[in-house]
Amino acid sequence: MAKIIPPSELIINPDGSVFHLHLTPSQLTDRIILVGDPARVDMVASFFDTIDYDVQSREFHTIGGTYRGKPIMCLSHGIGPDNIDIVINELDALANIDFNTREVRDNLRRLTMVRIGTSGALQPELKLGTPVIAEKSIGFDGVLNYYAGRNEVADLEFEHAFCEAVGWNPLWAKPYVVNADEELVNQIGGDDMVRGNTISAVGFYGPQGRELRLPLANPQLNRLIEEFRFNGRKVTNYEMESAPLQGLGKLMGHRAMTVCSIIANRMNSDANPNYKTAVRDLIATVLERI
Ligand SMILES: O=P(O)(O)O[C@H]1O[C@H](CO)[C@@H](O)[C@H]1O
Ligand SMILES: O=c1cc[nH]c(=O)[nH]1
Repeated sequence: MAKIIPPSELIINPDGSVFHLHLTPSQLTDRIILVGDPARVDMVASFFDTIDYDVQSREFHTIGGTYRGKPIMCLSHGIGPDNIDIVINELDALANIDFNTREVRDNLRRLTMVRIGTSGALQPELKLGTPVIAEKSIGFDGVLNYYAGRNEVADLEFEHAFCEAVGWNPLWAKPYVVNADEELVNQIGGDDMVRGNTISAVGFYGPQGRELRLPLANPQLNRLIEEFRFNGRKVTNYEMESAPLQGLGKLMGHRAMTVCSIIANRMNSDANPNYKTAVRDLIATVLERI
């Protein structure tokens, strides 16, 4: 007998929309731009030819419409990997669960999701404003560790080498390493973007090695991360969502990737608070290619 997903596990609002995102299945498009900042959704939608809907619920702001005649939507996930668990599960539910019968559909829909974010560089040569693709994403958040199949989508050798090299603290969640969708990276990535390896941190300050008033558990961590090399790869940057996006995307069969504009360089102690022009240029480029 087909599994029926109970109301406690998939909460559907009285208007037929999914619990947090407040979107209905008919509002979902196959191509999705994800951004952290709810106001960035308006910036993305300013490039659309037409706008069909504009929905706001908590930090989740979505505008759906068309770009160059094809359906597209842009959704904000807010800050943090825990929000990505909500966003990807609810987008997948809109795509692949029948909201009337509460059964998983026989024919699964494959979504294309590109996150356009901001990020802090961990290598001195990465200039402010550079777009960096997370070819591999290293999740410090632990979200993927709660799902069966985690090891099948993870780069276990990279994980092991990384934990050894930086002396991983057992009090922190075990890192997982997941590739972006390779075909999507080739479609979106050009010579104007750096192909990097991005950490999804579980916070902005201590978890990214920022010391304001509170001393850090391991003040050497960022230097060890900067020096780490594995099969010719180095860790390039910090942000907070790419790993659960790429990990859950892979487990569910969707295409997902992240590209971030560098707004701070942690190695040079440099930052650009006026980063929005660079982000706008990156949005225009991604929309051309998605
Ligand atoms: O600019 P966004 O997309 O929010 O991305 C980055 O900025 C936020 C922290 O300032 C985190 O969400 C991080 O991932
Ligand atoms: O340093 C940074 C900049 C933007 N977003 C982050 O998560 N870290």
